[in-house]
Formats: sequence, C-alpha cells, structure tokens
Amino acid sequence: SGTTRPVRILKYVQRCANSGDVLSVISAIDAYCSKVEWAMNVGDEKGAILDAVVLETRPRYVLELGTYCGYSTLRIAHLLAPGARLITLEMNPHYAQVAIEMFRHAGLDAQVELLVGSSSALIPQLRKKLDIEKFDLVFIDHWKVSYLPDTKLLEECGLLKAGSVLLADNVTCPGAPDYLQYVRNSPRYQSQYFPARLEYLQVEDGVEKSVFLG
Ligand SMILES: Oc1cc(-c2ccc(F)cc2)cc2cncnc12
Ligand SMILES: [Mg+2]
Repeated sequence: SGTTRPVRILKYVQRCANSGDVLSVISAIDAYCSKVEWAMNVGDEKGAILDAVVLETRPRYVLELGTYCGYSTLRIAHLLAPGARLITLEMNPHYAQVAIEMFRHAGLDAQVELLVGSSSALIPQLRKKLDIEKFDLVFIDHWKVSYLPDTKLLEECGLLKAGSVLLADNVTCPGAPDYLQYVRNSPRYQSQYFPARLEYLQVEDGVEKSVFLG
C-alpha cells in the first residue's frame, strides 16, 4: 500500500518547511519535486509568471481550477490583498485533503476556500453557494480537455466581466490546442503566450494569459 506522491510531498514539507512561512513551504515543494520525485506543480519558473499576473491584476475574487497539493494556491494566496477571496476546485478528494494540510502548514487555511468536486458541476453553483458575482482572475490548471468547456461555462454563468484575466498552465505541454484556438481567435479575448519550461524539466511549456473583453 505505502504512501502516495502527494502525501510524500506533504510529509517532506511538514518536516522541512517552517510552519506559518508560506515561502518556505513553496520552496520545500520545489526542492522535493526537483530533487526527489517530479510532480505536477506549476513550479518556480511558470510560478513567477503567475505571481506577476496576480500582482498586476490585483484581484479581489480569484478562482483556481485544479488544486493538486496546493502549490499554486499558496503562490496566489501569498500575493492577495486582505479581504480578497481565493476559491480552488479539486475533483480528487485525496489531493484536496493533502492541500488542506499544506495550507494549514503554511498558515493560510483561513485564506483559501477549497471545494471538492468536478469543475463542471461546481462552476454553475458558485454564485449561489459563495455569493460571488464575477472573478477577476482564473488560474486554469486542471485536466486539459476541461479548459475549453469550463471557460465557456464561466462565460455562460456570467462569472467573467470585461477585464477578467484567464491564466492557463500547460498550453504547450501536455497542451490544450482547442482552448488555445478559442482564446486566440475569439474577438472576446486578448491573448498572450508566455513561453517557459515544464516544471522541474527542460521540456518546453508555457502559460497563456487571456483577458476577457466582455
Ligand atoms: O503542469 C502539469 C503537467 C502535467 C504533465 C504530466 C505528464 C507529462 F509528461 C507532462 C506534463 C499534467 C498536469 C495535469 N494537471 C495540471 N497540471 C499539469
Ligand atoms: Mg499544470
């Protein structure tokens, strides 16, 4: 039976990162996943692009699709102003549990709202459930086949406003070709590609920043 990769990452963080210190949690995850075993965190290079987009957007309402161990959730939470709300959706209950423990170790569990379930089921419930009108920033980092349908669902549910920013991980590796085609050709988006490498590897990847024009 043994442990799972997310549990091994969490145990390393609990052992090696100072509790309450979100930056030491972030670097502990990067240290473990670059030295011991690869994991699908956005990583430090693409994470710096995410940081820059959060800082320039100064979002009040943030949605993350795909929590995993909570690495990118912590990077975002660390840069939000007091009063901002960060909602993260995770369909795998085990990943969700690990992420909650990760948030606790970082001392940010009160700053993050994690919902367990499929994004397609949860997105239509967000307005009613969480009393949220629109998202200023959406970080898309879940299954690549869900990027496009979930983006259309966000539009249909009225959860985007003119100026809302979508930032999508892995648009090159593993790739989200239908999503890229949509945001790059739709008159409703202004899209920009940021080349980078896949987390912890020399493989090419990149993130796509798309501003919804309303
Ligand atoms: O950042 C990511 C990377 C990969 C991935 C897996 C295998 C491989 F060979 C290359 C890349 C998969 C992901 C799934 N969800 C969210 N993020 C992901
Ligand atoms: Mg990713």
